Amino acid sequence: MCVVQSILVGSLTLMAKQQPDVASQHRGSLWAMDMAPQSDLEPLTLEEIRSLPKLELHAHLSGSITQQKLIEMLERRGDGAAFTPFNCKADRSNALAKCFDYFAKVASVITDLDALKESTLHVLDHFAAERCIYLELRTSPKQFKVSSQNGFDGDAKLTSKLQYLETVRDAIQEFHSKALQRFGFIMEVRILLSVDRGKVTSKESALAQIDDILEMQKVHPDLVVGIDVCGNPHANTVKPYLLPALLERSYAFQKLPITFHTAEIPDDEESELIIDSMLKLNIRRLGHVTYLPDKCRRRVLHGIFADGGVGIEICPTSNMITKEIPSLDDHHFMDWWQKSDKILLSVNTDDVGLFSCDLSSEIYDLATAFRLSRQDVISIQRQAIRSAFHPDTARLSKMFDDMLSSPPKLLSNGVCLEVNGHKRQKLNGLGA
Ligand SMILES: CNc1ncnc2c1ncn2[C@@H]1O[C@H](COP(=O)(O)O)[C@@H](O)[C@H]1O
Repeated sequence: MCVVQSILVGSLTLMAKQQPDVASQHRGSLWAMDMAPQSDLEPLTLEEIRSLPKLELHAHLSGSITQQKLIEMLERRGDGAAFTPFNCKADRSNALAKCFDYFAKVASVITDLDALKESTLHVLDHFAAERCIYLELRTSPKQFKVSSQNGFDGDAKLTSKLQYLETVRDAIQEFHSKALQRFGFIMEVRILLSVDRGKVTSKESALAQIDDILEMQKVHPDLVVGIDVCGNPHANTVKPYLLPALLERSYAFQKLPITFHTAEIPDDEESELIIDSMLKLNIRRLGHVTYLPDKCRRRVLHGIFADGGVGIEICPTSNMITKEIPSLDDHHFMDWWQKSDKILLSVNTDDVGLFSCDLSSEIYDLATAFRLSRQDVISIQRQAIRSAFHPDTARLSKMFDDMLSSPPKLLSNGVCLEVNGHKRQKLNGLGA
């Protein structure tokens, strides 16, 4: 840096520090502001964030189907069933109960493998249009009734969980066949199979879910890169059934890491048990950690694994709504941000359809609330790469750097016209 530049950066930094409103608002990134180039001092716009390459590590397939898509699919079915769109942010009472009502509604629309494929393609398009370079999509495999139109009586015939996974794989392959032409890059996609705590009723039923997943992973080891533990946090099944069942299969997780929805509601005992089990179960990431007790947080900040950090999956809107806090200013992000080099943060959507959000808007809202700079946002994406379960994170890193150094061409209204020299076609309502 030349003398003039360093004087300029130095005086800008000093000015910012002398103005209490700027300095105090810039809670998240004083360090970054000191180190940042001049342009980094400007607040990031939503379109700048849209144009950055990003990763999504915490997205549930069913919850990521937009409300508009559900309405479209229902209308096409034409059996009179309707769906009234809603905005979670408008009324936050009984938030968690409403979330799980939404998943039930989605399940009433996605009732066969064709609908699953169509909705998966829709979700993949959505994330690619967000310039997401790596999507780690999670879902709990389901079985669908086979209708009589398909040549069966419709009695007890069900599709298999493996068919569910393979339909998702088919959608990914179809998406990939046109991704370069449509988006200018090929979004990498891997699957986490979810254990649903809400469906566990005994240790045996927990083992049944786990064993199904392990079987499917054996068939598709390149596609399924980890396990997610999710579901209604009010289902009190983790301590009595799920953890004992997971511990019984702990050998399997050394090569198949776990991410665990943790402390979505206040439950200190459960949180402690999960943290206690992290090493044994190879729980490499924690989802939400909204109500994680300080004692547990200190242990995680101190470090759990000798060979890497713990991924903390932040989902800003989801966390704000489920915690019923009025704004992101009170989000627990600052409990983690720049507090320890053992923490690998990621910013995610959780459920795009349910929370009416997208990846860029989640990062933008967080960046605005905590005055994060461009470098801060990029640093979080690099942490996400390091916590991804993808087998080749070096490849993701290279892809990220390549896309960072060749930003997409934007029209004056922020619409992305061209990526890496490839023209993009318009997608419904996504402006891409
Ligand atoms: C609000 N935060 C959350 N907390 C806990 N579990 C959640 C969740 N959001 C989604 N899920 C889990 O994901 C399933 C839907 O996707 P799939 O049908 O598996 O693709 C839900 O049924 C729930 O078990």
